[in-house]
Amino acid sequence: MTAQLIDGRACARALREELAVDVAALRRDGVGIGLATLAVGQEYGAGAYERRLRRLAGELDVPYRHRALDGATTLPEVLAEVALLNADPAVSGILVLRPLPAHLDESVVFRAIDPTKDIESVHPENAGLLALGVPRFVPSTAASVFHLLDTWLDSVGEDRTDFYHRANIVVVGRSNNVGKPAISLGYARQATVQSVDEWADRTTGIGRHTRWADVLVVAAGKAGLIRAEHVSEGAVVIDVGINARTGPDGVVHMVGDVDFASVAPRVRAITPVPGGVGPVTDVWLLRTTVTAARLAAGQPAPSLLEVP
Ligand SMILES: NC(=O)C1=CN([C@@H]2O[C@H](COP(=O)(O)OP(=O)(O)OC[C@H]3O[C@@H](n4cnc5c(N)ncnc54)[C@H](OP(=O)(O)O)[C@@H]3O)[C@@H](O)[C@H]2O)C=CC1
Ligand SMILES: Nc1nc(=O)c2c([nH]1)NC[C@@H]1CN(c3ccc(C(=O)N[C@@H](CCC(=O)O)C(=O)O)cc3)C=[N+]21
Repeated sequence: MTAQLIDGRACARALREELAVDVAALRRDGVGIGLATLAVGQEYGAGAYERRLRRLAGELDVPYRHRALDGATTLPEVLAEVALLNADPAVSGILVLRPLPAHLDESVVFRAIDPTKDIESVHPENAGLLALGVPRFVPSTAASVFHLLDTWLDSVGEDRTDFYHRANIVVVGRSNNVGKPAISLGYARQATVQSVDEWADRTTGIGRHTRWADVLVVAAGKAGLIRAEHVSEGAVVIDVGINARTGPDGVVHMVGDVDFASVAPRVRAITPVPGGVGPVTDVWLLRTTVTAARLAAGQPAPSLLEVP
């Protein structure tokens, strides 16, 4: 079987055109918009993402500000920064980049974000709404995973509803910002969903779970975790992982969690890294920022759940 390549860049281009129309409509209606990101310390993936967001916001003329705090910043100092962003009427959406340094409890930081500006749904109120199937904002990475799947299903002429009702979706990784939201979006599509974490890998191995997948979503942050023996023939594989790997030339490359070379020949469709989920995520985040701006202005905003 030769896998179809699910092209995240093409998907992102189409979304971006819609986003430009939404941003123009906001401006026409006199609704202000602004995105703020906050990072503490330095991490490869977070840096890559921040640069993408900065560029996209610049291209769309959306006011953007990034606050890069030193890795030794204390919790009260971080909370003070969040409070400034909460209070700033020019900021519609706040993204706190992960990971935070170990001395900072991310749940305390997330709880401090104004829920109406919490575009990644990390505040308990928004995480709860998402878990209940009635999200205010849909976290961008999980949303991008399902947007890619939905778009691919349309492109091959599969009925979305029928496909999801029959599908076993296995999600590797269950972090609060990627794995768990992806599980919620799988439930929202009335699929059968299984969650695999590191303990399965350390005990029985993850293969007996992942081979069960019609759709395998991998978000563990471990380069090469998924190899040919972990997937069934004909599965659809979505690789969320972003890992830095230094090549023999000394240059740092980005690789996913899936060993693409061995997995691709077995499966029906697969996302590459780079060029898969990543390029969709930043467009989605800006899209959610538009929603936050509309809601802040007391206007109705479209549901971004996109359940077929
Ligand atoms: N493409 C994109 O747009 C984005 C990519 N990412 C990338 O996705 C990856 C995951 O991100 P994130 O969820 O934030 O990471 P976290 O480190 O917060 O969570 C990783 C999850 O994977 C699980 N895990 C780790 N190792 C294994 C293993 N060997 N077998 C099974 N499960 C395992 C962990 O299990 P346990 O709970 O037991 O510890 C945990 O639940 C990273 O590479 C990140 O850079 C993130 C956001 C956006
Ligand atoms: N709160 C939070 N939310 C996140 O979503 C989040 C985060 N923290 N911390 C870091 C990770 C990592 N991440 C990336 C997303 C897209 C690309 C991306 O688009 N990469 C391009 C390649 C870009 C290049 O080649 O330089 C691609 O995959 O094709 C990269 C990295 C989001 N993350």
